[in-house]
Amino acid sequence: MSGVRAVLTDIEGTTSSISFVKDVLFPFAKRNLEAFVTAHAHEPRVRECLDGARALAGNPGLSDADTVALLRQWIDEDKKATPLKSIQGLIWEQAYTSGEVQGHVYPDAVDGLRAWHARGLRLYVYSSGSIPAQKLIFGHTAWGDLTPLFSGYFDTTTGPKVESPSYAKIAQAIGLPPEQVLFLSDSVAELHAARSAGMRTACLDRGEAVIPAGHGHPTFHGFATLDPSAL
Ligand SMILES: CSCCC(=O)C(=O)COP(=O)(O)O
Ligand SMILES: [Mg+2]
Repeated sequence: MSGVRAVLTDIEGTTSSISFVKDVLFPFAKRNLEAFVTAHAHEPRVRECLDGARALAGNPGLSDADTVALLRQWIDEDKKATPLKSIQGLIWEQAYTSGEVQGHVYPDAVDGLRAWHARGLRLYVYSSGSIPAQKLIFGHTAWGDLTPLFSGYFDTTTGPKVESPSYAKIAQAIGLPPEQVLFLSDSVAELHAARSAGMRTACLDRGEAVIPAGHGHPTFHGFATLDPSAL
C-alpha cells in the first residue's frame, strides 16, 4: 500500500473548537443576517444565496424577509445547506476583517499542520463551511495567516460530507489515489464515508462532542500524537 501524501481536514471539532463555531460564528451570522440582507440584497452573490434557500425550501415565492427568517431557523438547526453556508461566509467576512472575531485553531493543530507541510505533505480542507469561510478562519488566527499551508479547499458544492462519492471527487480533484489521502474529522458519519471511498481516516476526539464508541477509526485527542505517515 502506498503512503499518505495528502491530509484532508475537517474544521469544526477537528482543527477548531465546536464552541467557537456554535457560540461565536453562528450567533454573529444570526444577529447580522437581516441587516446584511437589507444592505446587500441587490448584489448577485447575495441574491444567489437567497434564491438558493427558497429553492431548497421548495418555495420560490418566499419574500426576502421570510427567507431571512428561514435562514435564521436553519442556523438554529445547524443545517448544512449550501445557500446558508454561503451567506454565513459573506457575513463573517465583516467579523474577521474588522477584528471583531479571530479564527480559532487549536495550537496543536497549528503545530501539526506546519510540521506536515514542512515535511512535504499536501494539506486540504473539507468543511461544510463555504470555501470563503474556510479561508477566513485560517486567514485570521492568533498565529497570523495560515492559508499558505493549504493546497486547496472543498465545501458542500463538491457534495455532502456524509456521502462517499464526495471523497472520490476530492481525490480525483487533487490528483491522488484515495488511499494516499488521510481524512481527519470528529464526525463518524464523515469518516465512514471517506473510508468507503478508499481514504485513510483518523478520528479527532477533543472531548467537546460525544463520539460513539466502536466506530473503528484510529482516534486521537489532538494533532500532537497524530503522524499521518504512520496511518
Ligand atoms: C469554516 S468555519 C464554519 C464551519 C461551519 O459553518 C460548519 O458548519 C462546520 O462544519 P465542519 O464541516 O467544519 O464540521
Ligand atoms: Mg466537524
